[in-house]
Amino acid sequence: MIDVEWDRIKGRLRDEVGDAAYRSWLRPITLQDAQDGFVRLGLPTRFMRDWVATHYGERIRNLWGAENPAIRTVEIVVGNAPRRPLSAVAAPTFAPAPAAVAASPVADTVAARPAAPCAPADVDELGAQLDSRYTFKNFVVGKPNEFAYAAARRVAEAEAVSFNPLFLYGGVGLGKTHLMHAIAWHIREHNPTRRVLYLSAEKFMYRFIRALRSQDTMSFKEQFRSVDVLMVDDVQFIAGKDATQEEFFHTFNALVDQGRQIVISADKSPSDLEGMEDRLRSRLNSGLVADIHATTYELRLGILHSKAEQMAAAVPQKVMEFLAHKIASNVRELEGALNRVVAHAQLVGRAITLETTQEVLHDLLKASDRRITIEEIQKRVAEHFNIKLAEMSSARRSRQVARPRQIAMYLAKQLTSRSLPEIGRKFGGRDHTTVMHAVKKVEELKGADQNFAEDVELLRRMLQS
Ligand SMILES: Nc1ncnc2c1ncn2[C@@H]1O[C@H](COP(=O)(O)OP(=O)(O)OP(=O)(O)O)[C@@H](O)[C@H]1O
Repeated sequence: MIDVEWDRIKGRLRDEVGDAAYRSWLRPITLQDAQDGFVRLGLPTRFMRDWVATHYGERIRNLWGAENPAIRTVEIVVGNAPRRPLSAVAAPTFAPAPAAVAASPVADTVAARPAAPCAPADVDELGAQLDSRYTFKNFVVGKPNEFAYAAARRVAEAEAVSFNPLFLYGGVGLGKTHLMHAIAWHIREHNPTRRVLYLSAEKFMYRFIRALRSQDTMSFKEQFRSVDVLMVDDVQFIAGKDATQEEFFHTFNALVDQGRQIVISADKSPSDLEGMEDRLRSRLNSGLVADIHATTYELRLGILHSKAEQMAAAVPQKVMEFLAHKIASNVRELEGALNRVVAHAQLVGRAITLETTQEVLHDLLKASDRRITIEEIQKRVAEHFNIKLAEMSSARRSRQVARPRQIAMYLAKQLTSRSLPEIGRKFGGRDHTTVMHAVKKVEELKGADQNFAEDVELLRRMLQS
């Protein structure tokens, strides 16, 4: 009975979030326990547990409540233990589940879109080809890009022009082009009669120069002014190019006057674009300006999951966590690193491991020769286990804090040249025998528990590189 309910809930979730997001985050959930109005769901890693709890927790709870009002509590834990036989969940002994809460404002990940929704022939000769992978579904949303994503979606979905222009900006490789293509795909798919023109500012300039050379600026103007949606990528390219800016300015005005939508991207905000005429800068500022911030660890991990899924590659969670920690510069590099690791594994016919990842990416990950400090180790371990840094020196002995503390002591012994008494002093003035005991304990556990060993190894590699 409870299994059937769970299957139905999974079906609903799949419909709601789409196939790819479902496969990435929700399919791995196991139903671990269900009794007395209580359901426990498990996920294989802490990261996945946190992600699912944050992004889908409320929805899952509501669906359980709707499916079986006896279920009052839904717990999401780390672990894959198979469910033990259940006692049937008693019917309405309990109060109904809490009322629906607004869904978390988050983002669905991913989806390997089987094929481009529009044939290349659809792409206007004037513009650039759209990449069929750059769709909203394949765009992973997190804090740093949720505003830009929401603005892009609004422009794509709106029947009437809502803000003009939409100006997207952010650092290199953070997804500006992806979002622009996604807008174009969406409009072409849902509103095929609207003429969408996407091109880079460089191409705009090139077309303009060609028109000047062939003394055919009239048809150039006509072509550009007849579109419904004009999207110009990397507008910083025309900085300092006065004639192109002038033409762009007039095109811009003509389109805005006719109520056509304009979307622009750049690496800086309009106010910070150097070499732009003031009047153009002011136009660029006059709509909605949305920036894409540098990625966070969680977003990078989400993106890695999505990309691995699209490549149908079996990339261990630990490798993804490692990459997400180490390659923080931009998404393009992160994607490149993942591609290299996957390609290498396929070529040599070996599974992907942390070791091979480090080998393959040694140039990217170039181990810095700085010295690792005990403070760094404590901080990284505390973060990893989600405990307060102060617990590293506290007197508390509960397993939840004692084990991470022991791991930190072990790593301090392995990765620094500090003596046992010195290490002990840094951990709340503990005796050197406590440190010895910790080192021994961690070695024992590493030998007995593969997961534990991998966790410690991951921490060591993160600290070292
Ligand atoms: N949030 C995201 N989800 C999925 N893929 C992403 C995301 N952000 C960036 N990417 C991917 O990273 C790569 C680089 O993104 P994109 O080309 O859109 O960056 P950009 O901001 O336009 O860079 P540039 O400043 O160099 O023009 C692309 O393959 C894109 O699909």
